[in-house]
Amino acid sequence: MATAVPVERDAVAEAFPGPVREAGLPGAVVHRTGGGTDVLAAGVGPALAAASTAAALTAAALDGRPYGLVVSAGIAGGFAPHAPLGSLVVADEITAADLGAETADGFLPVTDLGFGTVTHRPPETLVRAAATASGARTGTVLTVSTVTGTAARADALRARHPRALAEAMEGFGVAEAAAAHGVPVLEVRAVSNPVGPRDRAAWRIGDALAALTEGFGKLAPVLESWNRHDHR
Ligand SMILES: O=C(O)c1cccc(C(=O)CC[C@H]2O[C@@H](n3cnc4c(=O)[nH]cnc43)[C@H](O)[C@@H]2O)c1
Repeated sequence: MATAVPVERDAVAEAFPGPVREAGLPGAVVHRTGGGTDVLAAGVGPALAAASTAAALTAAALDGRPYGLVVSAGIAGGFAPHAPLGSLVVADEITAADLGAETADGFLPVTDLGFGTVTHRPPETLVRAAATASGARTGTVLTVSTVTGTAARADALRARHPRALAEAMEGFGVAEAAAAHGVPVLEVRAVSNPVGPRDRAAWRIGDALAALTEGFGKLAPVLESWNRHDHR
């Protein structure tokens, strides 16, 4: 599991039983839960999240115990009315929303420029199982490098990504690292604030962290069973 910051890591780790052991790796510090699930505070933003996740994946592979699944997890902004505060979202698409070029005719994704990818799709069966177990909504989760702070920007994102339920800052970076290692990815987000005009008084970070712990309590058996069976 790759979260951005330590409070998210601890909220996720709380859902997995047993003591947590810290393992320092080159480029990442992993918290190893009793059940064998590793949780990592990978940093804020797609670049640091990708670098830290790649470090953990490489260390595990060199240690002869490669990961079978990578999960990007944490709090997020939710697009009203589909993703209210405190709700849980599982991504069926993880999309980099601002990776591309601005033109006089609008935004062009990097794929239209002939490079790379802008969307990773988690395995459908895993998305379905995770949503059923946790009661989460499924849809696109956007990755942005700049938190949306105006209604105009929120509307532009909605117009470009009508299936978007949430935006956060790490999913696409985590997914790129997982893809480079040939490992499937999932993104799970708890909504802490609405996407739109900046209003720090509207944040419900405590509620979102509690929703993350509750959600992962329900997801843990699904993720562990996915890991036990080789889906690669
Ligand atoms: O200062 C602000 O206006 C502001 C508004 C929302 C979030 C932030 C953060 O610095 C948190 C970034 C952190 O949390 C995730 N996150 C949570 N809400 C959002 C959001 O609406 N848009 C993008 N990211 C969000 C994100 O994944 C980061 O890890 C500041």
